[in-house]
Amino acid sequence: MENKLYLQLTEAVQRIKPFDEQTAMLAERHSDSLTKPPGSLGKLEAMARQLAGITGQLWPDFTRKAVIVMAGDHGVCDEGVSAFPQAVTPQMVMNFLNGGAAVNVLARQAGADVVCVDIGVNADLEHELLVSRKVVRGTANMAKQPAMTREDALRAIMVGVEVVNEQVERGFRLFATGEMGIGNTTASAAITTVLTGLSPENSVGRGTGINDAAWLNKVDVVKRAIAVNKPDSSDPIDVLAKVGGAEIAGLAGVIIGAAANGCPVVIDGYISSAAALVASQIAEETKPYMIASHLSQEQGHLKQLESIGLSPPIQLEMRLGEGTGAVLCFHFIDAALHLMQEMATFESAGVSKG
Ligand SMILES: Cc1cc2ncn([C@H]3O[C@H](COP(=O)(O)O)[C@@H](O)[C@H]3O)c2cc1C
Ligand SMILES: O=C(O)c1cccnc1
Repeated sequence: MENKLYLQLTEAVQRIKPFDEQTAMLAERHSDSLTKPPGSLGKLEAMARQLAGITGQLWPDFTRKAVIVMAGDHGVCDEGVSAFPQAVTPQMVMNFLNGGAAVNVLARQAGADVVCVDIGVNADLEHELLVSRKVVRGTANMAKQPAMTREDALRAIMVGVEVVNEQVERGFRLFATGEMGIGNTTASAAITTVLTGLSPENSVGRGTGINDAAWLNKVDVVKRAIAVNKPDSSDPIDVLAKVGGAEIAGLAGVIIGAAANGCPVVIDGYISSAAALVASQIAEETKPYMIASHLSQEQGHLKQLESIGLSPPIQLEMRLGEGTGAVLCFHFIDAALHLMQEMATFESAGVSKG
């Protein structure tokens, strides 16, 4: 089974096309012909260039866009790492499905769908809008044993790839990553420490808002999880299985799936960026398909993004997750494409070039 899953993952990675430098160059040239000093629209110009290189089109149509919210529980909550109880994970899933969470409000404003996936929640959930793809009923406590088996990690990655395939089939062409899982900033910190070399003191943040004593305990939990499981830093799937989570694995799959389908994927905050680190180390080819959104308040986020080579355009002092920062970035993507299509050129407007 593990071999079959690995083969499926390899097939998805092999579908990823190289970045189209030629179309990206055309976009850059067009951008330079518009009535503004070259480069003066900063990251909006870089975005338009990147979108052209990803899609092979100067003005790709992103009418249909979605944030994929992967939800899973974490056994490491037994160690007192979050300010909230685990029961909040299924409760928030119902909130997403009923349209009342922050990400729902922001997605409605941005004209995006919210696709909520139960990939590892420790509760039985039913709702007509829920995508039920449970791989585990919560992970095991990584401070004592591996969070998941390697097979479950691979299975969760493939759920992410398949969810994107299904949405592409329905006409969606632009994706954002989102998640829900009490305790998942602990797993994300452990992944970040192993994959970037950042110390737990610098990768562990306040998550849902823990106090100083709880933060010290969380640092210790991350150290113990790494000491007990000895994840192999050269094997991102081993890291995911031992100190990750089902929703983080699923999001790594969403990123690989988006790249395999030639679609850009906007990366949200700390947890999504842990998934992005994993995806980039499973398949470097995914990197050009990733668009950073905001810089989270969670310490360690900048290091994650820098390790991938991403630079976030937004800084709003947010620390929520769910995909909220990534969905806000949809507005910037819209803005970048409208500028490309609607601005006059120096020639058409009769403006003198410098
Ligand atoms: C009501 C509520 C809504 C949320 N939406 C996202 N998160 C965020 O907080 C959790 C991670 O923080 P920690 O590791 O400290 O548990 C994740 O579920 C994340 O998405 C939420 C947290 C709460 C409490
Ligand atoms: O940056 C994030 O994604 C984040 C930070 C704190 C809590 N939950 C999510």
